[in-house]
Amino acid sequence: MPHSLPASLHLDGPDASRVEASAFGAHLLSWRYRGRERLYLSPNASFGAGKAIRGGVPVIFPQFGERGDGPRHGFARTLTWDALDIAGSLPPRLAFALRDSAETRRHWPYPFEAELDIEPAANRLRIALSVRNTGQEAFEFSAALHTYLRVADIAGTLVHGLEDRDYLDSTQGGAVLAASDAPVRFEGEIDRIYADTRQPLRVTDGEQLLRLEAEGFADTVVWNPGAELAAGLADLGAGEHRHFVCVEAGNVLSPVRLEPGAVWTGAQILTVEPSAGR
Ligand SMILES: O=P(O)(O)OC[C@H]1O[C@H](O)[C@H](O)[C@@H](O)[C@@H]1O
Repeated sequence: MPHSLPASLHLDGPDASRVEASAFGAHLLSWRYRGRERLYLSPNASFGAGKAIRGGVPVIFPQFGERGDGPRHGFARTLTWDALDIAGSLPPRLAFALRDSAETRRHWPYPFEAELDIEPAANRLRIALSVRNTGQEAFEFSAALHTYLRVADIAGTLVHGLEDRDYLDSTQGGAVLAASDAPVRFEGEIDRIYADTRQPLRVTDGEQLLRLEAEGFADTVVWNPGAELAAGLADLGAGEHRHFVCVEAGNVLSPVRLEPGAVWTGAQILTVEPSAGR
């Protein structure tokens, strides 16, 4: 990992699979399968107070984007979580926990416990976020796994499975646009929220076929900044937009409501399809 990133933990799995994650943000930085990197991490990524890592899988909680009064995309991605000592657990996983603190309560007044579990199993990776309400009153939150998928070239990348869905176009102030009847393709900036997308999605780039499934997350966000925006982001840089697409599993449009003592879990499952697996 570059020096500008925090120390990471790793876990090796079958078929030359390996995950690396940092306690800063409970941030998954790398997923390799057959020795090949499947996630995108910006070469210009950095981290620090209030500064999230660009790439990998940022954990978005308890608000998405600017849809709330707290820090953009929530505080979870810029706080240091506890790495849980679960050596020997089955299935093998990396796990991190975050509890409310003076810092979180400054932005969001509720007591909670969150856990992020990262379970690599060769060509399959499950990332699960759980939130428990440890307080005396119900609360609402949004959450997402902001997954940066590495692609051969964004120009040849397609996202399949959203063809029949209307979407909110965040590049047009959240205007609702009609289903396109075609896979999502990337010419310039794409920033869309699709509601209620439970079927598996597929991402193709001419080299790899990746299946994406979600549990507990109703929405899908698809984002690529395009050339102009990427060049203007200090932690991305000119041309970097070509190497990734974000396909995010989230509860963005309808927050999750959690009663005292209740637990919610949302997961994203990534599978390199064997037929195309490289
Ligand atoms: O730059 P960030 O705060 O990490 O946000 C990166 C992106 O996240 C999501 O995908 C949003 O839909 C985009 O509007 C946003 O630009």
